[in-house]
Amino acid sequence: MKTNIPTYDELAQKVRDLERRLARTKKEMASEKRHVILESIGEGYYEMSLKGHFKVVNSALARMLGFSKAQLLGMNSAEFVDARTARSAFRLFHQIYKKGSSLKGAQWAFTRKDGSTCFIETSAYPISDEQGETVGFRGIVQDISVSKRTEMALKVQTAYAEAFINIAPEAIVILDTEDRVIRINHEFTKLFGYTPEEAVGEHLNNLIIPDALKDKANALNHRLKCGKRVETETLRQSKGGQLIDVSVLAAPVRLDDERLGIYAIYRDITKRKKAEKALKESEERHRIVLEAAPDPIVVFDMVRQVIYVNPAFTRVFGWTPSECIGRKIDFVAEEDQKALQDICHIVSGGESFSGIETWRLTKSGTRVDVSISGACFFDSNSAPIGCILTFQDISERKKAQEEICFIAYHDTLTGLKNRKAFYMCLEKKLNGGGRRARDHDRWALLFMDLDRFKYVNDSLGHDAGDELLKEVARRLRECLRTSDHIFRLGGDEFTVILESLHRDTDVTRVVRKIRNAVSGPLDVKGHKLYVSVSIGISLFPADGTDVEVLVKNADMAMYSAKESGEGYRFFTEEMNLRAVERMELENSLRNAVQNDELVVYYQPLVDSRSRILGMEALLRWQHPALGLVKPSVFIPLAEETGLIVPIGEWVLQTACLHTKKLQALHHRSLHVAVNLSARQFREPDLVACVEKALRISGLAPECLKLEVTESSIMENPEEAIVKMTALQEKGVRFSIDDFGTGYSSLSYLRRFPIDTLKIDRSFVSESLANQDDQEIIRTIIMMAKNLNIETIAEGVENRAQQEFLNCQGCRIMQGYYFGRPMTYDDFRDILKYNLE
Ligand SMILES: Nc1nc2c(ncn2[C@@H]2O[C@@H]3COP(=O)(O)O[C@H]4[C@@H](O)[C@H](n5cnc6c(=O)[nH]c(N)nc65)O[C@@H]4COP(=O)(O)O[C@H]3[C@H]2O)c(=O)[nH]1
Repeated sequence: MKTNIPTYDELAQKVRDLERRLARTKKEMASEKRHVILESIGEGYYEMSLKGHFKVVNSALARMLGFSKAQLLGMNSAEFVDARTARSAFRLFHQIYKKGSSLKGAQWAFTRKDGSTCFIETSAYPISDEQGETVGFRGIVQDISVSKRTEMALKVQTAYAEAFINIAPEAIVILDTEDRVIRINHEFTKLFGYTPEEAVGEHLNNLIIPDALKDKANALNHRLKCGKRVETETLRQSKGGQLIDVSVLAAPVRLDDERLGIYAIYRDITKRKKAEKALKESEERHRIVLEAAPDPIVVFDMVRQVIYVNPAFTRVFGWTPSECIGRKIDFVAEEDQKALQDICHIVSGGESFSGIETWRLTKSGTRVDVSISGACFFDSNSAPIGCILTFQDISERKKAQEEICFIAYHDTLTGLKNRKAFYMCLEKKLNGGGRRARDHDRWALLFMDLDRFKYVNDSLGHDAGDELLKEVARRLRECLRTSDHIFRLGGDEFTVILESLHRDTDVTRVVRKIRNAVSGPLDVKGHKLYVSVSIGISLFPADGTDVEVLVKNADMAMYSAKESGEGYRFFTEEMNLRAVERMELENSLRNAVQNDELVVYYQPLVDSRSRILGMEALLRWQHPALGLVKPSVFIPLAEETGLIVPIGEWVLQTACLHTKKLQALHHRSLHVAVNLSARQFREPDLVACVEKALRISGLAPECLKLEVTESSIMENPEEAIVKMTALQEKGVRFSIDDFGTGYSSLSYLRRFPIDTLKIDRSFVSESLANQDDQEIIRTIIMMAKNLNIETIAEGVENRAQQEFLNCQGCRIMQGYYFGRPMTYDDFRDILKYNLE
């Protein structure tokens, strides 16, 4: 029978089963526990076969390498590293296998599943089986990627810093907390002379800080220690003791967590400092020059803002530097903006200029005439950055110029514009206004000449003449509009330009106004004078469109007005024709002397018994076409043109030769009277000319009588006295022609060496009919007697006149009654029959 009680064997079996189950449960529990532990640690864990295949891995390792745990199991560790690392790792694991040793802190770079690099640090221990045989490896893996990268970055940084220090062009020093040198670079050695061996460990104060600057350097270091940056320029000292200008840039530098050192960069600025010093000195020199300059100087930038003004600028223009620096000065007048633009244009082109004459305003608004010169200054790229202008005050010069200009264009006596201004004004009107202006303009040119002004001058003297001219000028100014122009051309010649006329009758109205104004009684030096004026008028454009024609025509019209006595005349074509005739006559007169067309006629001078005492030489012109031309026609022309001088000389010589010849022929003491024109009388060699005629002819000077008019000797009385006296001393005698027609009185004749007075023909011809003329003749003869002067009556045409003159005591006569002017031959013949 089977009993329920197990057998021993059964029990033993059960126990063994139990033990087996217990052992299995223990194993499973241990495995579970290990799993929990491996999963809970942060580091990676692996177990791998001898060939490197992962057998056990935890999640941390799987995460590290980017795989799942399942993927990782069975993978070979060599798959995660490059071939070179794999070989070195193999050698290490082989050692562990062989020697049973372990590995700690091995660092490798693993490639993750995503291709990125993961730095790991691992340990490795052998796994032995129950027999003690090494069957694999196990170990802990740490991800050191972060620290590895930081370490690498630090290495790079350090390498960079080192490289920078070495290649930096500036001297660099690094100091520890106590300001001792930790590191210097090559440039530091070059600049200060200390090698790293000499410098490292030394206090910087003992190396490069000059004694005098030690306190300052300590203060700087203190600032640095407080974490501040320092940037300055100072002096440092080389090993050889030489002071060096340096710029210092220093900053605190962290040596470790607690300690602050100093990092300092020194740049050698000796050259720059020298250049700056030189520049400063040069600027100082220039400043002194500018400050001392007598002319105002202003410096502008390119937007015309003032950078600098010198004291002369302030003195002349009134603006102080503080009032204008950094601003634009408002000293260019509105009217002068154009000149300013010109200057700006030149300056913006970077050019210089000089002597632009213009004007500027002072602070108080006064105008200053200036001559501006300027030049630009440039930046290092040659671009203009400003300009310097000097202003020469030319007010004085301008004033002087204006005065000179005024004098040059004005008549000093009357203050009117002069001849030069007259022609300029005409030129401007005719050529300066442009064609359109000319086409629409109508104006008149008036030529004016005072009638008988010469007599005022001759009789009352030049001062009176000047007074008269001044008064006439004043009256002209008063009666004309300011838009009209008045000129004095010289002497008693005035011109007027009447502007913008509408009708010719306007001119007549103005001309009458002028004549009325001028002809009113004038008080000159106590004399009441009545002056009239002759006016010639030419009209633009009717009578001419150029200066020459308009002037000529107005002049002609004036002569015509004077001749006619009408007071004023407009230019006519007929006047022109007469002028042409006159010109032709003048041309032929020029040839008359060479062509032997001039002939001297002689008119006898007789005594009370009609005996010929002498003759007057009277010139005739035997014109080939016009016949015998009378002196009244051509003598004034000869006077005007100056031809009278050579002609007169010829007459004088001919008359002297003829007289000498007649004397010889008839053995009579004849004398000859020769007319001297005013123009001849003015000639400086008159005396020599007369002497020459006497010498050539051999005529005794006493036989020559020169006939002069009152007006010609009164032109310049002092000179006349000298000339007449010189000739009188030689024996030559003088006679006053046409006496009584001028203003003069006998009293003034006392001053001149005069022998004879010729009573003018006009008195003689009226002597019988006119009581006044009789009275004049009587007076002249009586006064002449008192002065011991001889009288000659001319123009005696009949016996009654002869008797009247004889009765009055005039012993010498001339006239048709005794003989007309005749040729030399005729005169020679009548002498034969005339008793001495
Ligand atoms: N009606 C009239 N006339 C008489 C009578 N007797 C003389 N005459 C004129 O009176 C003029 C006298 O000359 P004059 O007064 O010196 O005036 C001269 C003189 O001033 C100037 N003249 C003439 N020849 C010369 C000359 O050679 N040189 C210069 N500078 N002037 C001269 O020309 C003037 C005119 O000369 P003529 O025509 O020759 O005129 C002459 C003469 O012909 C008379 O009874 N009745």
